[in-house]
Amino acid sequence: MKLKPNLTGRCSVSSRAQQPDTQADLDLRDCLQAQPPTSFNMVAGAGSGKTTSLIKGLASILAIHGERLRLRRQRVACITYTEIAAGEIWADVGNNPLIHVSTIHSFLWSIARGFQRDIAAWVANRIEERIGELQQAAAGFGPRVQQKTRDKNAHDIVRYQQQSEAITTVGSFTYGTGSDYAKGILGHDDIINMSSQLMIRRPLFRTLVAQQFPFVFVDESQDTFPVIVEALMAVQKQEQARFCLGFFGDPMQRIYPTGIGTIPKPDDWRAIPKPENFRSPSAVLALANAIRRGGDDLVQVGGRKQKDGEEEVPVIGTARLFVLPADDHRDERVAQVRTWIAHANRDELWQSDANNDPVKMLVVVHRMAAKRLGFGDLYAALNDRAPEAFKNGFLDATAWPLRPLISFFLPIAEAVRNGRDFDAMRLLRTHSPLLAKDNLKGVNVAQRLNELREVSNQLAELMGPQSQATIRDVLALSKQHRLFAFDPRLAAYLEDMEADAADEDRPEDEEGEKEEDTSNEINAMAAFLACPANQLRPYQAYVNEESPFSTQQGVKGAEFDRVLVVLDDDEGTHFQFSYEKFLGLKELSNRDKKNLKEGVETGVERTRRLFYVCCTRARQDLVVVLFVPDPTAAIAHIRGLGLFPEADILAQNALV
Ligand SMILES: Nc1ncnc2c1ncn2[C@@H]1O[C@H](COP(=O)(O)OP(=O)(O)OP(=O)(O)O)[C@@H](O)[C@H]1O
Repeated sequence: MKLKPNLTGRCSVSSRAQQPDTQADLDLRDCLQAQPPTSFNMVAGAGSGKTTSLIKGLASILAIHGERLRLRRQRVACITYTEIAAGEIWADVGNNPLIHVSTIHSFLWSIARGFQRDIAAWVANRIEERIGELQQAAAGFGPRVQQKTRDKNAHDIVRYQQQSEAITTVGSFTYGTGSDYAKGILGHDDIINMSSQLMIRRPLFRTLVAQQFPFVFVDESQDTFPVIVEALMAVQKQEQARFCLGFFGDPMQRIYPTGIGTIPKPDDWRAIPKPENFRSPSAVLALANAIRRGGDDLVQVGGRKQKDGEEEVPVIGTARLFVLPADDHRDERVAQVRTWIAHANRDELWQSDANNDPVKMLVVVHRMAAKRLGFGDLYAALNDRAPEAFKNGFLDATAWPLRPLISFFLPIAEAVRNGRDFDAMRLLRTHSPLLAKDNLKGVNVAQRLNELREVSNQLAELMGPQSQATIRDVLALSKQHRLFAFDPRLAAYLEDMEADAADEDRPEDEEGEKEEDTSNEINAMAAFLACPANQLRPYQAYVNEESPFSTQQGVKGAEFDRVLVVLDDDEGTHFQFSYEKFLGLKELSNRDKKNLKEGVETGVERTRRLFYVCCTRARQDLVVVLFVPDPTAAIAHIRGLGLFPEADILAQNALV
């Protein structure tokens, strides 16, 4: 099987279904051909070929049950984390229509959309719940709560009360990017909550799921919402022989805080282990096992092999750690490391230019990438003192303030600037209420199109690379012309909020963790709306993996020949992660100790997982660069940890 690195150095595989079978593949086939099929849970480390096993499993179902499924008009559901992964897996099973590969949201909506009465009842209940929560919050406001927080609370209550009336006229609910109940639109979170509740509470709904999809596979199960796991398990428990459920995952690779991690295994399910590793060279595999040692007891064996004549021999590869001073010369130091590695590995590609970089740079701390790529303000707005939902949604552009900008404003501005009229028109048709059928009745269409062209041109200018305009300017222009139907949460900020500067004197606990209340959101939104609009493009390039830096989400499931991981607590604001604590270079805080005692997850475990995911992307050579205030002390300590061989822990003096 040939792996072809693409422009980003990422490797792709032509078809995973043809890989040789492992014991896990045979066990999985046993489960699928048993009468009735047995539900299962495959847990295996990075590079063990879980996705490969999943594809083989899908192929087995087609071979064993395909004819029967076709006659009964049933399908196999395969749930993946992203649309990209869904596309890749579907291509790997020959785009077979019996297999429905999709994200969890599309899967749930495809079943729930028919239950309009239940959806309407759920929405009405949800609005009442929100009003109740807001009223409760207001009742608990102490003297330190600012007036703008109180105002926002009062506005939100009125908004929900209006929605409560408006939904009585909604004919049918649809699924959109941001929820707007009054218009009958449900957002991503609504789909998860509503559908899982239907599944957990309604036996009929469970039967319907099993009738339509007698086999359901879930990839990357560690990042699945616990409520979804509970809902799918409820279907299995009720339908038994009529429903085969299978999870594929690795608790050590959980990236999202909302993920379940370990899937509970009922007694009659089969646990399928898969100890092999097919990706990592020996040096990286030793590191991966060592990182895991302190976390769980999963050990991988094997490692990547390559042909040497007739024989298959292990690839040795390299895994080195550079411990360097955290000062103002970090960029130069990273460049020096690359030069050093190029010589040591006799591999010129380590010194390539940044535009088409064959080295995958994983900056676990995103501020570094943000500053270098030119979206530092945007990063700060949605991360420093921002609500958790903004921080997490920033990593993959799903935070609600960002969504309309990334899905509509940025693409239309670019389409207009590049003269792609067709694309601009398509975006307007999809997103603008001005072109909605109902709003065109009795309107002079030619005149409407002219107006739209005019506003789109202004938008393109406001969002151009040289423009000084802010995100607020862009959204205000759109609001003035009713160009876009804003998510009510965003609309509320465009109506109510003054462009006031972020408030400086809010309490902060010992972790730097900010009080998680409405004022976080208000201040983050003020900073966000004041950001230069031209920072959105480099941000989008980063999230889309078009820059030399990568996000953790972006490298999920991917592999690269050369990987450089930069660890730098100093540039980070994500208090959830700390390399210095993970490596024992910094004391655990009182909060960490308390969490440990109470069995609550600490930043150390989160950091271990992140480090594991990053290092295990390398197929050949890995370099980790750790920036710390005192490299000499750090090196002395890290030598005792058994992560890297002593000779591969290097300091600044190796570089000169
Ligand atoms: N049975 C096999 N024999 C040889 N190579 C294999 C086999 N299974 C998988 N591989 C190769 O191992 C690599 C990792 O496979 P895959 O991406 O399926 O692993 P994964 O467990 O899903 O990884 P991760 O958990 O890190 O996302 C790929 O390059 C794949 O082609």
